[in-house]
Amino acid sequence: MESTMKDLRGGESVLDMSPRSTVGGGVEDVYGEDRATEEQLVTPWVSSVASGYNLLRDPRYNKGLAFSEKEREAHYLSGLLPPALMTQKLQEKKLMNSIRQYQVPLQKYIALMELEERNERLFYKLLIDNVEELLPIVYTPTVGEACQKYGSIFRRPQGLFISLKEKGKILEVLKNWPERAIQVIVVTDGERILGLGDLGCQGMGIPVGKLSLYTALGGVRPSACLPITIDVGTNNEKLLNDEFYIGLKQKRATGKEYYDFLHEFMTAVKQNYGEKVLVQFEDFANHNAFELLAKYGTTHLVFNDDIQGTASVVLAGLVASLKLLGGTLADHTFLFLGAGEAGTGIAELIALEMSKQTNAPLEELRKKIWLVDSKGLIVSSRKESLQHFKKPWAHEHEPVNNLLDAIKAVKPTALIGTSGVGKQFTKEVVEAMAALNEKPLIMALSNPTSQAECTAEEAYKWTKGRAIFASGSPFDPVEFNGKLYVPGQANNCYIFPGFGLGLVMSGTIRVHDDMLLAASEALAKQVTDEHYAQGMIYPPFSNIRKISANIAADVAAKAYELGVATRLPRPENLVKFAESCMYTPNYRSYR
Ligand SMILES: NC(=O)C1=CN([C@@H]2O[C@H](COP(=O)(O)OP(=O)(O)OC[C@H]3O[C@@H](n4cnc5c(N)ncnc54)[C@H](OP(=O)(O)O)[C@@H]3O)[C@@H](O)[C@H]2O)C=CC1
Ligand SMILES: CC(=O)C(=O)O
Ligand SMILES: [Mg+2]
Repeated sequence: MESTMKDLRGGESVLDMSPRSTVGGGVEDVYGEDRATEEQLVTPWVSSVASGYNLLRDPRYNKGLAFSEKEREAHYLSGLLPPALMTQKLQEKKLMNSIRQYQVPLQKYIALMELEERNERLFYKLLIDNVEELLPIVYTPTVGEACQKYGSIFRRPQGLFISLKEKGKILEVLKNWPERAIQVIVVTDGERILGLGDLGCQGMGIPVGKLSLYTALGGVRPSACLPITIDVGTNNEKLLNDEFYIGLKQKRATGKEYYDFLHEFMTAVKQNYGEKVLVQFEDFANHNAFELLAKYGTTHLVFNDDIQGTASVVLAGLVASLKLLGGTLADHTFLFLGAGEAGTGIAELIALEMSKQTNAPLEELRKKIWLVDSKGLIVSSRKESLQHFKKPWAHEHEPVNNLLDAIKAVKPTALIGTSGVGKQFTKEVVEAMAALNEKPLIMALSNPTSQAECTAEEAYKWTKGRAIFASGSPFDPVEFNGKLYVPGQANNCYIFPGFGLGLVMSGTIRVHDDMLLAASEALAKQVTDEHYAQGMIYPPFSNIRKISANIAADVAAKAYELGVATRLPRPENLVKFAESCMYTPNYRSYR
């Protein structure tokens, strides 16, 4: 009976290893339906075997023309499909041909979302086999445009929308979701969607996109992933005045009302899914992000991708770049444009890693790192008025009010853009870096492409090919003076899928900074001499599942070492174990 339940839910159960409360027959009583008294309300969920027309309409099981003759016969599909038979490989070829015909990236995005709604395994097969081509569609930059236009491209709702209307009833809302064995939730409140600002409820494209990468890049099965958008209103006037806006038409709730609502959500999540569900905070504004992470970091398995995932991926790129630059991390000086979640998150992890390497105090090492915000260089005279997460970076220095002067004052070896504002690394700025450094390290991390601080071409051209460059959104390779330069994509999507897999496969209950360092190191190790020869400081995405398995293994190893992994005994070979846990989208045969 238990195996039938698993089959019906469509998942490989390898990751599903937590002890469960079961009643007669071993069927889970996750929602307490069997324990409920007559007065208690339960959700009347049913499981049934799909066949015939319904089978073709069920994205989890639909295979389209890949249903065999035998399956067509056995499952009442005769006549519902044209006679041709196609392999999954041929279906993939056909779909890639048709996607490539669209000129507009948003059309490709819509085509892929429609495929996901129609045939989930084929969607993931396409994504995994064509990751470098399709990542810019399901993820940055196109996902940003999709969020901006979400109202007009919205067909069928994806994920869970939890709005203030559901206050007091969030647990019930969670129970409306058809899957119970959830392992990863990505949640946003839509206030800082990439560098595009407050997109309210339309931010749903981000959790949906991130979770499709959890599956494609990290192998967490789709049924275990839950995208959630918390709708507490929006301060985006354009959306508030748009008759087609899909969210709550009110200003954002703040203060106690906001935090009480988020607390109800976090409590309901733990109550419904237990201790080991990973909650990834995504694209919250910084005035809430740091506080939520600090508040729930001690009681829940939470991870802030913008603060922690970004820090881990950038640290990996910096460690790898030392092979090209020489020296140790502590020999370098870092300057950030942007002192928010990404900027201060990265800065803190660099300082932590330097401190581990040198045994010097963190406070001393922070002095190697400088940040510029919208008011200029962060210096001690500004300390009183700074948000708490900027205060550790207020070093002794006279005020400097623009980036170019900050470069001249600080003389950085690495310049990192995390401002969310495009084109801030002007020709003068990049040339100033090139004047100071033989090989200036330049990272333009802001997303989507429109918000990148500079393009790859500008970085190579303005440094006469001397820059080591990486960006948050992808740029094509650039030919300069007859040489081909391959820019890296410093994006947290290198980290979070493998990081999350490592946590869930080991049953880890809390995230620790040492796990971020382990993930960083695992990623940096994947850069080979061949990559360095092309100026790359990240490995290519074509290898991402192997990279994710290695990250997962090292994160899990750290969790076991720290005593926060509950899946016992510890598997001996964690890389092999990670690989065995990963979802693969090949079709299954139906009896
Ligand atoms: N590549 C990747 O993997 C990731 C990229 N990002 C990208 O990084 C960007 C920032 O994200 P996040 O840190 O969360 O955002 P935040 O809002 O937390 O921080 C933005 C920071 O930039 C500063 N800033 C804004 N405008 C300027 C300006 N004109 N000059 C100097 N500083 C400025 C802000 O200053 P002030 O505090 O004074 O307002 C603030 O310190 C986004 O575009 C996001 O897409 C984020 C996460 C991951
Ligand atoms: C990549 C990412 O998480 C961001 O830009 O917000
Ligand atoms: Mg983000």
